[in-house]
Amino acid sequence: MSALIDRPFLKMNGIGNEILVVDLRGSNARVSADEARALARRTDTRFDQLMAVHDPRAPGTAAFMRILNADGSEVSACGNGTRCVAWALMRETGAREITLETEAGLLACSAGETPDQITVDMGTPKFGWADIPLSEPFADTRAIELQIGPIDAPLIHSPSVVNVGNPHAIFWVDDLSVVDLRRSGPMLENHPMFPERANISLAKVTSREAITLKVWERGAGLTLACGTAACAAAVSAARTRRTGRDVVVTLPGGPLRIVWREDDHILMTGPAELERQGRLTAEMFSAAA
Ligand SMILES: N[C@@H](CCC[C@H](N)C(=O)O)C(=O)O
Repeated sequence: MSALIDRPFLKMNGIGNEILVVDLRGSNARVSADEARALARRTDTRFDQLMAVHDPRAPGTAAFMRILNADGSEVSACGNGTRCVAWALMRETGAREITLETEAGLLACSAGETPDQITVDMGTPKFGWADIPLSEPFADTRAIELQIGPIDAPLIHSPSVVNVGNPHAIFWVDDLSVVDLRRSGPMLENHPMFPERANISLAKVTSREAITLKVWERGAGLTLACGTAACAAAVSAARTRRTGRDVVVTLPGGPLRIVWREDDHILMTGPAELERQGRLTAEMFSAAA
């Protein structure tokens, strides 16, 4: 029987990125890949990412979080999910600033001017090929050569690559519909250049302060929004002189403001929305292996 039964959950979203927050504080329960996949398949608990909230480990933090994609894979960063957890814990305690911990480190979160707006310090980007990681060395990751199939090759090429807690490849395009990510996303996500797979974005720069973005997420597929992809696109656009360091990134689900500060930290600001809450039941795991 699953140790998750009767644990409270919040069904939330961050500009349409579907997030399931499962509260495991006060217990030793851990979400397994099978349990995550079972919850992701159901309409009432469907998610792109599951944020498992555990008791704090580091002093001064509000909680430790594990992050699972809909395919059950565990990852170390999720921008939209972090805003959702921060929103939920701030609502609980009334705090306007909290620090969350993941395997990748500490994330400072602060409440914005309106109750639903949260800013997260997403840390610093890594541009070295081994840190992304890529399977071959590149001296310059602002644009890498990537062998892709004959249908896509004339349309997209030379992505910028970066790790913002997770690996991202950004293809710069004039038209976001030039490639159908539902068709090409799986091939690009699993390209041999990316030994840990990658999140794949099509990005269109519309001004020095604005980018529009479509994302095929590693482990989740096409989603309405991806916070780390917005950070990855913003730092890559600034690094390649396409924009300044303070931009609005508009995804199909809505906009996020991304500021890449001079001290190298990336600040992401956007909303978190609660859809419903409940408790996990035995029936929800009946499909788990
Ligand atoms: N939607 C997330 C990113 C979640 C993780 C990603 N799919 C990965 O596997 O790296 C976000 O808002 O950042």
